[in-house]
Amino acid sequence: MKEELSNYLLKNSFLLYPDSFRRLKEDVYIFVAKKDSDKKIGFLTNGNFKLSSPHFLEDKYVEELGFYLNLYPLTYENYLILKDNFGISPVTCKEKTSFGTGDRLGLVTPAHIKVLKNYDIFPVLAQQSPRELVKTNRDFKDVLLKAILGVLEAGYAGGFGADADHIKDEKYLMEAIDAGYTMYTLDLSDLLVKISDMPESQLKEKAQSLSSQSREIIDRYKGKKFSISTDEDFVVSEDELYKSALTYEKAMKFVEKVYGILKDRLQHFDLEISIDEGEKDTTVEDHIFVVEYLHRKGIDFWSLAPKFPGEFQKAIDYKGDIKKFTSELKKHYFLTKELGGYKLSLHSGSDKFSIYKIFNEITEGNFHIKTSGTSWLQAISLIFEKDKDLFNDLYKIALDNLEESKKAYKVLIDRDDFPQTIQTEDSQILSKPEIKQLFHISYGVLLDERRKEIYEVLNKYEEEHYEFVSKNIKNHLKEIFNI
Ligand SMILES: O=C(O)[C@@H](O)[C@@H](O)[C@H](O)C(=O)CO
Repeated sequence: MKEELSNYLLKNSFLLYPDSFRRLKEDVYIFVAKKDSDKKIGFLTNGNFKLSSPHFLEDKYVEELGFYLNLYPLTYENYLILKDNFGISPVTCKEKTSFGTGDRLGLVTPAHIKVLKNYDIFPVLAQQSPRELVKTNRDFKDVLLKAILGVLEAGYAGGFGADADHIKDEKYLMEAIDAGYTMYTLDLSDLLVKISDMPESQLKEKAQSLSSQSREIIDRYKGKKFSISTDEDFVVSEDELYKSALTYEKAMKFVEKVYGILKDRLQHFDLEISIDEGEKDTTVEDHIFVVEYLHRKGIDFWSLAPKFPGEFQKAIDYKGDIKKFTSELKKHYFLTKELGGYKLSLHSGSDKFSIYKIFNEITEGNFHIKTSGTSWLQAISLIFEKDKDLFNDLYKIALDNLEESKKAYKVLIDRDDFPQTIQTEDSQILSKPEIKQLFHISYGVLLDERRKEIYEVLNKYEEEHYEFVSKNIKNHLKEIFNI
């Protein structure tokens, strides 16, 4: 029947995505088809099931197929019908290993699935931060819809998550709840109290006003010795615990508030606490304080993203002392087992090839890794290959707007690192770290100025675009799992 459907659609100028065709229930089949770059979800039914208007190829009984045929746009309204009738929607994670693939352009979920479905991991396919939403001019609903469309196009019937990443305020929290996200990543970086410049006397004075719960945590853990193994241990410092309490107590109130809102509105959700974009590395005392504080308040969270030693700059490999990273990771992982109920999460997880294996080994596969920019960079690679004029244009725009783009991301690149024009005959040019970082952070201005042209190339060469993205995600997973 797939072949007959494909032929029939072709006659009507629609191209069927063959993997998408599947049976949802007795006499209801779903598929995805496109005309030019416009994708529709299609149904073959015996007339018993419909989505909302507007329809395309509406309610047509097709003799040669023996079914009614309908094609619809995937609007949010239609998604809700799919959700209610067939459970097509994101879910919370039950697996120990999970992997996030942000798709800034909303085009490549099928390419992500193609690789992720072969691993024993839970994929978080809809994942964007407000920072990304603003720069790409999208919203949480659009991100979810594009991920769902990708899920349908790939014919994927497994579970997947939707992560409202880097939530810092109630506005975006509410939008993500409304859209039906299943994972909420609270970014506490703006709420952390900066104490590094405070003199001792001021620290002491501030310590007087700590809450009784914070004091209890300090009393309970100060001087406590933890043995990671027979020859590795660490002792919790009272001074450091005070510093942790002073730094994090205010942010804990925000988590309490958000948790209350989530509990009120949702039955199930995965909550991630992200402290990785703060100014200092997360100490074991910080880790203990945050987790204990939240646990004592009855806040059940799913993952913690600490700031590990070294640099996790966007789009490039880990920079730093791998031995130190390993030793701190061991302590943090040990604490997750000791304090219980959550796993470690690695942010800026794109292209961190030199530490993936260690991360997987030490955490025994209990982890979440987030990637996003790395898939956007594949779009740039494709444009580099297919349309040098557009690429040169994008390079110039990115350079002209570098200072503005740098405001949102911590990267170590300067205008002086770049030539005025780029050597497009050098096929290795895009693997240069500074070029990767430049494009990684410039997506906002590039979409503002050349959205139409960018999408045109990506739609025209969709298959190759998917190939680039799959290969890149496969390289990540191969390194993590060694298979
Ligand atoms: O760019 C963003 O805002 C996000 O994609 C990232 O910060 C995300 O949390 C991440 O770490 C992806 O690598």
